[in-house]
Amino acid sequence: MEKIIEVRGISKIYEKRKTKEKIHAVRDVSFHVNRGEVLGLLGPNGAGKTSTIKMLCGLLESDGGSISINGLDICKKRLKALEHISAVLEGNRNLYWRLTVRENLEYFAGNRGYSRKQIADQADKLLEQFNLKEKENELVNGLSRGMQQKLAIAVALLANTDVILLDEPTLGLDVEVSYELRNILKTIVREEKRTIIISSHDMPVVQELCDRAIIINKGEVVIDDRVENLLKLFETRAYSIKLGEQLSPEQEKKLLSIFPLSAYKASSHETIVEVNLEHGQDIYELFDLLKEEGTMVESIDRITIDFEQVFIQIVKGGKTLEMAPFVQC
Ligand SMILES: Nc1ncnc2c1ncn2[C@@H]1O[C@H](COP(=O)(O)OP(=O)(O)OP(=O)(O)O)[C@@H](O)[C@H]1O
Repeated sequence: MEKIIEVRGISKIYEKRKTKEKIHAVRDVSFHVNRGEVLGLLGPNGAGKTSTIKMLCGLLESDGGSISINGLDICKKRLKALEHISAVLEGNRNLYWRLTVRENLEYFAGNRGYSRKQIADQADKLLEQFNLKEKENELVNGLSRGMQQKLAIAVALLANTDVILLDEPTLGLDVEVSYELRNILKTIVREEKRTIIISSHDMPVVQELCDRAIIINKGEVVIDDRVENLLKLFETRAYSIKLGEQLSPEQEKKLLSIFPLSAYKASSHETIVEVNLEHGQDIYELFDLLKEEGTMVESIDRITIDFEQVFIQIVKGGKTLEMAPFVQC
């Protein structure tokens, strides 16, 4: 696989102005991005994501290490290297606010040296793709935050660079627009095979769009793996079982002693037992236990985990998924 970005041992140290205290925001971070890959860059607040992203797109100089884009060292061949990356940074949308949506698209397409026909075609395609057709003649400064964000991403795509960097693309957008943008990006990823780096706190975005995730914590890379592998790593053998009646106190005691990580939710209308089977344990052991007293099982579901839970566990430094405590409500 061709490595389009190679980051080797970059660091960033800030110095507080008054106290001269040094803040090691990024420590010896290395990773690569393959051509055509969608990479998620994640981490809790203050982890060092923004500093890393700013170094990647040349807005910040690293204190040591190197970054190359398409084989070009960002320090030695700065302008040439940066030609291969376009970025939509959080809170900084590179748009002309007094031009309309279409005029912005046409202006940036024109910058690429397209013919008049190609410019119009490109603008039409992106207006369609980003669901902006109805707004094409509106000025950017009158658009909602979500519309501006969609246009900013459309403009970044127009640049046709090897790499697109999207910093928190859904931050501050309402649920509906965020969902729409996620679907638009999903189509682009599927159809155009672009290399995209997404920094995000929005875990459905990561789970649905990214091939690989790098999690940074306290300035260091703590995990770098395919999203599917991370989900598998934390896959549980957990089941949610709906019962026809409440458990007797003896069953409850027995259940807890055999399956220590169970949750038991009993209310007037339903009784649900959640168990996390340990190595070698079998779901049939549980059925036997219930059968002893003739307890009816109404349904059984495997509990699936999402990327949000994976992220929280990794940042907390855990290796297995924590289950809810045994509660009776
Ligand atoms: N210009 C600066 N001067 C001093 N410290 C800074 C500066 N910029 C960032 N920091 C500090 O460096 C650390 C990493 O910050 P950074 O913004 O890279 O993290 P982040 O992962 O992007 O966080 P968030 O998700 O909150 O944006 C933090 O402790 C932050 O306070």
